[in-house]
Amino acid sequence: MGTNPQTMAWILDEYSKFHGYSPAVVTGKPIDLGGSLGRDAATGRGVLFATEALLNEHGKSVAGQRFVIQGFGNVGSWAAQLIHEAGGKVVAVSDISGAIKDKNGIDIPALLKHVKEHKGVKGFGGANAIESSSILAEDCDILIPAALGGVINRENANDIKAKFIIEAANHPTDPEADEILSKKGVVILPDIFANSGGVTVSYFEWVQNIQGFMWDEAKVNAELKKYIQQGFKDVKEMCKTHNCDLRMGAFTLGVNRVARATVLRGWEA
Ligand SMILES: NC(=O)C1=CN([C@@H]2O[C@H](COP(=O)(O)OP(=O)(O)OC[C@H]3O[C@@H](n4cnc5c(N)ncnc54)[C@H](OP(=O)(O)O)[C@@H]3O)[C@@H](O)[C@H]2O)C=CC1
Ligand SMILES: O=C(O)CCC(=O)C(=O)O
Repeated sequence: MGTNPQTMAWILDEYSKFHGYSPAVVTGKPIDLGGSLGRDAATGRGVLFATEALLNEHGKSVAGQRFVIQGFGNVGSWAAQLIHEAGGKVVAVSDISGAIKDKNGIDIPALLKHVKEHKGVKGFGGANAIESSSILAEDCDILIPAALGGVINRENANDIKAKFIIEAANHPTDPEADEILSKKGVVILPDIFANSGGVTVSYFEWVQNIQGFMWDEAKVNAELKKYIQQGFKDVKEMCKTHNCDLRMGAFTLGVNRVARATVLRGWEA
């Protein structure tokens, strides 16, 4: 959060001063310095693919669902754009400047233009201003926290109206809120899976750097889709085996993989 490809270029430059030109040492770089096509949109695109996988499981699709998104930076703005293109209705968004709402669906391309010009969602003419503090409790089908950690807690968990929460930010829901929401029947797609599109395409960037070969954007996006769809199936399988929720399923899957590799190498388990 609060960084961009320029920041990563400086990290690459500093490291390379001491160790020679080493593009694979950091990811999220500008394309001209060995960045990957599609990395900019990857976390938001992964959020879309992960949301599609979850909704399919519930006999629904993104089209026609009402979304609320907290945060309109790299992740939130790409998620909003791709959800809008997929036919989803983004009914409220917020950033540090304020929060806006239109129950008929915000015109996201127009909002992106406004944000570019005004550095924030505040003052956008195509929607009504609302209190930033009310964003998580806005009426919607799907809530996407895409800003800070710890925003969903015991103070506000009971006010949440969404049926699904897609954790695009890192650790937006604290454990007490998790319990409250679970009792309310809210389905949470955990950060470790929901925002993994970013680190997945960072992995693709590293692969391209060590191969010395650049993929086209269609290949990046197709590989990302494959990983997210397979990841969702694997998490669901874990949930079935252990009769647990998606967060526990995702963690169990990850820990099991590391444990298996550790044992295979002959280390103490
Ligand atoms: N970028 C990535 O690839 C990945 C990001 N993440 C996580 O996603 C989240 C967002 O990251 P990213 O989009 O990259 O960060 P950015 O810095 O690009 O965007 C953050 C956004 O959150 C907004 N924001 C900050 N504070 C608040 C607040 N109190 N209420 C509402 N909005 C707020 C910012 O507003 P403003 O612009 O006005 O300051 C901005 O719109 C973080 O939790 C990050 O760890 C997870 C995986 C990958
Ligand atoms: O690109 C990466 O390696 C990780 C990005 C990420 O997870 C984050 O920004 O929180």
